[in-house]
Amino acid sequence: MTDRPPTGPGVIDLRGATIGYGDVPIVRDVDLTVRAGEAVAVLGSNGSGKTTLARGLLGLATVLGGEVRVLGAPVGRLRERGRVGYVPQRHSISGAVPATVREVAGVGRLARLGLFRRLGTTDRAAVVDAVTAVGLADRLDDPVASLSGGQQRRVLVARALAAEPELLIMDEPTAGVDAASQEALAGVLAGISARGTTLVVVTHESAPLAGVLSRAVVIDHGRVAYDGPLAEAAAHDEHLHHHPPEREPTGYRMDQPTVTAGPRTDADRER
Ligand SMILES: Nc1ncnc2c1ncn2[C@@H]1O[C@H](COP(=O)(O)OP(=O)(O)OP(=O)(O)O)[C@@H](O)[C@H]1O
Repeated sequence: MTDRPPTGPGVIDLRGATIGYGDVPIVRDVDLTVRAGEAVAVLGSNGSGKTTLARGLLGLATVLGGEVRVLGAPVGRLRERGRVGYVPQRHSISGAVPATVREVAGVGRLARLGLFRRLGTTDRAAVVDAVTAVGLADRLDDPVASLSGGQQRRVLVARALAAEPELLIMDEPTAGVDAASQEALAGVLAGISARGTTLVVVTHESAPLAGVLSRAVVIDHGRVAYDGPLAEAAAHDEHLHHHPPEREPTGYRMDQPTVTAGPRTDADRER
């Protein structure tokens, strides 16, 4: 809270927001304002509701109560979809997609185009810039299926960046990515944050992005347990790991490291 700039438009505004699936509330009674240009980590134990909160901002989970506004519009009503970028929590792109890196990143750019959905010169340049930003310029025309899992994660980041979103929401962008790629990603995010893009990053491990993310929101059992400087969030987050998830969320890997886990194994590194 102390970290929050006093002025500026609210890019995200939650008022008494309850978000869930079907009629089951997961995130409860959340008040949260994120202003333009902020870089926010969403922390918390497994199953606390971090992903549900992120999905609620995207209209992918149900707002069961209160208000959720994104870029000034009630969630789901924003007309220009490309203004919000999303890197979902998953580790790779389906092997069944016979697309190149350029094509997958191009899909992200299409999100901001109108009815005719054709990439122009500026769009194609933005796609190349996005792929370059994630360090894969030399793989532009390679099939995504030929890339490692960590590289595929970076393609998903490029796909989001290609739309040049005002708000970028990322779910566990560093999970399963090797240290060098994490550093590269931190550099990419620092760059787009410096250009004014608002960042919301759901993560178990804020350390790799500690230089980029300044504010932390810790979720505990669906409620905001802490909101303040990231540097002071560790104590609040650490004890939360003692609460086991009620059940494993879809796509969650048993070997996924947490903030409190020891050094990663080779299996956790880029693949
Ligand atoms: N699609 C879904 N339908 C119903 N319940 C779900 C769904 N996705 C998640 N949940 C439940 O919502 C709760 C919170 O899950 P969520 O994925 O938001 O937590 P999280 O904090 O992101 O956890 P993790 O860090 O393990 O990914 C869990 O109890 C989970 O079982």
